[in-house]
Amino acid sequence: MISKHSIDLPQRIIIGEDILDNIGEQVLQIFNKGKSVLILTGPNVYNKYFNKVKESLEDKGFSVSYKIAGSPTVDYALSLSEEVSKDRFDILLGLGGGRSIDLAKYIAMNLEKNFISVPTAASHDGITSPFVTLRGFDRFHSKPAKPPKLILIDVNVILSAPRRYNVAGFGDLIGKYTSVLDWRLAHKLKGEYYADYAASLALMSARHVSSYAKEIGVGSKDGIRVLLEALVSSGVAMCIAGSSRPASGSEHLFAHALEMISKNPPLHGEAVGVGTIMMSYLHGKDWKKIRNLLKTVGAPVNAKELGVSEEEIIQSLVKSVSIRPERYTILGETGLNEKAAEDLAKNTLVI
Ligand SMILES: NC(=O)C1=CN([C@@H]2O[C@H](COP(=O)(O)OP(=O)(O)OC[C@H]3O[C@@H](n4cnc5c(N)ncnc54)[C@H](OP(=O)(O)O)[C@@H]3O)[C@@H](O)[C@H]2O)C=CC1
Ligand SMILES: O=C(CO)COP(=O)(O)O
Ligand SMILES: [Zn+2]
Repeated sequence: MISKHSIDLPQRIIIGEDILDNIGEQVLQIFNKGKSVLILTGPNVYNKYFNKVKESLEDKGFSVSYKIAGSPTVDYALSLSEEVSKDRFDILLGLGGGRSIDLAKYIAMNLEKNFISVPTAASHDGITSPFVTLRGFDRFHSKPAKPPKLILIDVNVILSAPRRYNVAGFGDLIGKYTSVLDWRLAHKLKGEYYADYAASLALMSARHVSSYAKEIGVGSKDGIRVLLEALVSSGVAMCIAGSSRPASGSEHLFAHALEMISKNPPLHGEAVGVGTIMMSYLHGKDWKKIRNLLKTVGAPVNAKELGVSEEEIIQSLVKSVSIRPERYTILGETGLNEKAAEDLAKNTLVI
């Protein structure tokens, strides 16, 4: 018998130019006039885009308020959720990078509000995903949430974002080469549920951006469109799988650990990219190919380029296995000791 499995997908995804100028019109096609919208955004994005979004929404009869998002920790998400629960609003709109989108997604789920995702950088695949990644005291939590009802992506906004953010999105996607290998391994060794379609979709997003690495690196319109479509598809793969398994394996465990350990953490996708080099090596795959792809787009490939110390890389590798113990990966049950971690980082030219 096939077990019951429900798949929640976004209702509408629009990728186009000048979406932000007409955001009120796009929202009106899905939601009634008169609704109130709470925008969750970061300080940089607020300065660049908030007024434009507010005016366009107000023009179409929506009322608008906003909050500036803090760090994506479990404690902060809970306290922000509690704080805004006293406000009157119908729709939560996450405007910005992965942090603002995740926090908006979390609160929308908690308070049973509608959620709209408006990314301003192609830096991560949480744009579409039905999960929120929150940092706990000594581990990470992937909390189930609802995927956004509406996703609005303005290609011109993404093109004008600092190049580093879009390059990080490439790193998040290249991670699917190892996350899918980890998932297959967990299926074979631990009998974990494995969905070939979702895995293939995630893998396809990595392959697709790999063949457009040069275009993504120079930030051409074609390259950025491919990158965005792949990020959306990877999020859909998570919707279909009902977990972040197709999109997050050992490379993500390393990235999450580095984010916790480092004094000056790199972007999520940058850390995932370097994690993918090292985990490909452990899987016996062509790690040099991953490294070359990252170099082609101009993404960091070593500790120096990530802006972290060699010791932080080693300690993050050692810590990786404890970040999410229930998720079996190439790191096995006990992970790497310091000597093995150092050898791995040296052998793959990360340190
Ligand atoms: N739920 C999921 O499935 C997933 C969640 N994630 C999560 O997403 C987060 C990482 O997202 P990421 O985007 O890398 O990091 P952030 O959200 O921290 O954004 C990085 C920086 O980019 C800035 N920024 C974004 N857009 C623009 C723009 N157009 N112009 C100028 N600056 C801009 C932000 O500004 P500002 O300070 O204004 O925000 C911020 O300073 C992590 O918390 C990660 O765990 C990642 C993948 C999947
Ligand atoms: O970052 C993600 C996928 O790219 C989400 O995965 P996590 O489950 O590791 O938070
Ligand atoms: Zn990721």
